[in-house]
Amino acid sequence: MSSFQSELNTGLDAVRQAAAVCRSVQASISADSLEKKDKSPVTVADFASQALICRTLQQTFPDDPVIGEEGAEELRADSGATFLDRIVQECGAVGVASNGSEVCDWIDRGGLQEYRPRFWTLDPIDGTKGFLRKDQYAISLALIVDGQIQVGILGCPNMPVDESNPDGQRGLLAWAVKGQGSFLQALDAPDSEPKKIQVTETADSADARFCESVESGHSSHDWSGQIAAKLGITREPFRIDSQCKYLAVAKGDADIYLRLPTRKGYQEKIWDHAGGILVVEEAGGTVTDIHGKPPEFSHGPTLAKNEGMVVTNGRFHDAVTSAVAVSAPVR
Ligand SMILES: Nc1ncnc2c1ncn2[C@@H]1O[C@H](COP(=O)(O)O)[C@@H](OP(=O)(O)O)[C@H]1O
Ligand SMILES: [Mg+2]
Ligand SMILES: [Mg+2]
Ligand SMILES: [Mg+2]
Repeated sequence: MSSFQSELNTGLDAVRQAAAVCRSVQASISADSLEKKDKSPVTVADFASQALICRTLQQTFPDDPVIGEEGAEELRADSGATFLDRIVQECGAVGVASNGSEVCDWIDRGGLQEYRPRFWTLDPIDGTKGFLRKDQYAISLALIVDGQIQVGILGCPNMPVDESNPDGQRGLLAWAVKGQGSFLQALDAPDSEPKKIQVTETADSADARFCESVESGHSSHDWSGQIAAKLGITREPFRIDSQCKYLAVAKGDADIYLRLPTRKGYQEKIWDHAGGILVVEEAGGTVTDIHGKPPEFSHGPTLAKNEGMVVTNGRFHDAVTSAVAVSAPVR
């Protein structure tokens, strides 16, 4: 078997199962979320997705630690009991019978806090705000070995299968193994032939279409407007939640993804990037932080040595990071 095939196949199965849970919860959602300590929302689906993926990883790779976004502390408290019951129910609905303490243990398998030579990183729902709006979100899973992303997987349950038919079938699954290219498949067609994906060939940055977060609190829209002006970009930004932005660049729906810090000191989380980065790089694109530095996955849960992120099709990356630098607001 070629390298990391078993990790890839296990990861793909885990992400497909998590996607089923997310879809089931999203179909029934009624503005139902808890507020985390940092004031961000978390839903039954975030927890169920992390539980199911950590469970599968534990079965196949019992020695691999996981740095996941969520933790079960609040669910273990009495006040979390009703929420926990619903997570158990949702896991049952996709065929995984369990109880509350088992579910909490699976979630807390994602609790690694420091660097290890081999670990997984998981964002069980990236773009929870998009998920709550019934918009785009992603399930992002990556394997990191010696600081290098070796496997990256993005489940995007709401992305149109055919971008020219946004009201048609939805759900994409993208993945990459380092050195082996990036591939795409309809989420609901696991036996279909995977399609190799490539970034665009747009050579002039003025012709570029860039994507950015819907949430101006996550990435500065003012700053990206300045950068677009510097680069001569006239097309409207493509605003879309989650690591679906990485997929948009990898499959050629956009040429650039900008993630621009809204305040000094925010450290990007590794799970918000790892899966997406490899999918873009293996599709031929380039990813650095806003200073042109490669992202460093050897400092635990955050990209402590990086700031923001710049993703391009690789044709004009330096021009974009230069435009980012010259238009940087005083922070
Ligand atoms: N001030 C901030 N700057 C950058 N990213 C932030 C942020 N506050 C929250 N985020 C991250 O933005 C992610 C969503 O990205 P996007 O806006 O591109 O959809 C969130 O992931 P979760 O939704 O997994 O919590 C969260 O980790
Ligand atoms: Mg979150
Ligand atoms: Mg996230
Ligand atoms: Mg998340």
